[in-house]
Amino acid sequence: SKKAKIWRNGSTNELEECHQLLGELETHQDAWPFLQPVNLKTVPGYKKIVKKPMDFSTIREKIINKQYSSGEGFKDDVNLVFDNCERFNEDNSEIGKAGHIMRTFFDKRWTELLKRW
Ligand SMILES: CO[C@H](O)CCc1ccc(O)cc1
Repeated sequence: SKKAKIWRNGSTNELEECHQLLGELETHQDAWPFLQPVNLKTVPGYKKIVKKPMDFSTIREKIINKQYSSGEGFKDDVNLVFDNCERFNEDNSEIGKAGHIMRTFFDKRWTELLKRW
């Protein structure tokens, strides 16, 4: 995988490391509910219930289009994916369980990154 760039002042390139972490989220076996936007035309109630839809492909576009000024904005969108999931799905449903597993995975990796910045 791509090594994070280390800038002259020793700091890592936060957004480069977010891009790497996004790759880990996308390839996780339980990522399948979160890879693409929820279809607002075919999932009853979703458009009304979930005010700010978010998914991993949209986060990838935002990184590529430089719409995050720091890791904070990236972290907030990843958490939005999991918060939306909890709002719409029962905890013990297949998708609800996937959301909890993915959030635990992300929280651990995010904590590890924060220790290095
Ligand atoms: C991240 O997935 C969304 O929470 C939608 C979940 C969902 C979609 C279709 C269904 O029939 C039920 C749940």
